[in-house]
Amino acid sequence: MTALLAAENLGHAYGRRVALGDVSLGVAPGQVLSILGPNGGGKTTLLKLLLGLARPQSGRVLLDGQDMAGLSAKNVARRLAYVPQNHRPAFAYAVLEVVLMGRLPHKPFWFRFGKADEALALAALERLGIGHLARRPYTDLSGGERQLTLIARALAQDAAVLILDEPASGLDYGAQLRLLERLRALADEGRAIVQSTHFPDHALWIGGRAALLRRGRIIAEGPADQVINEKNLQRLYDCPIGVESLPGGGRICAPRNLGRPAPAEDSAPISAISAGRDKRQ
Ligand SMILES: Nc1ncnc2c1ncn2[C@@H]1O[C@H](COP(=O)(O)OP(=O)(O)OP(=O)(O)O)[C@@H](O)[C@H]1O
Repeated sequence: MTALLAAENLGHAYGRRVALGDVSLGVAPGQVLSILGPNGGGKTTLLKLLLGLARPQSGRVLLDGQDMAGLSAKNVARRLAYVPQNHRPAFAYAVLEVVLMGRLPHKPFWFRFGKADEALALAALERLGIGHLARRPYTDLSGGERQLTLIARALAQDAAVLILDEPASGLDYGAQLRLLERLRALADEGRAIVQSTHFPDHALWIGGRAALLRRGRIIAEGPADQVINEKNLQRLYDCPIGVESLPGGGRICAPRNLGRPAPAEDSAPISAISAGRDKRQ
């Protein structure tokens, strides 16, 4: 399948600090690409380049086959929507107004939002199950409601590619699962979705592809259920993580050490330390 958004040999540095080196990947319509990696691995830098918010120092980003460097900001904004992490606006816009902002790239300089725009924005909110929030101030919403509002804004923008920076961060467990389901449904409608995430499970559950980014380099890229394995997770996060198959299908990550009794030599000093502390008190 042809990639709608692709990175070709991207490289980027901040001064002398190389944040990204020779990164190539792509996402096709109907696909989800999850970018995983440790803190400082280069995920945000990669998203910034994919969004055209920073120019790559080497390589290029292709949007529907065209070099993004040659496209106007408005042209990019019509096709590519961004859902940032922990978005906190300065003004208490109504939720509907925040979603309407997604229509801006489709408007001329002297625009006024019309009934059709409002209908589109309301439909996007309904689609995400938060139509009842339309008149509420955005600043009053919970983290999960804000995240859904921004996804609704991306839908109103009618962009073919959605880029989300850690969309599940700060959401409760149920909200995380519902968010993943909604993203999967949006991909199934033909959108290309790129998400960065700190949860390998999320990449497994949403399916599609995964790119593992460590020290600015892709160490593995491919179908999520193939590249998210014990060996790659150990290399990525520097700790032992198993990947177990579930009886009903699907896979789940499980830390190898947590929840297991500590070896005898480790447990002895803890009681000795607390005993010693008791004596000192
Ligand atoms: N504006 C900047 N100036 C200098 N160095 C930067 C800047 N932004 C990022 N870096 C460095 O580039 C590297 C990659 O950072 P980046 O933010 O892309 O990683 P990340 O994978 O998104 O990390 P996290 O998971 O912690 O958000 C890190 O070493 C970071 O310190």
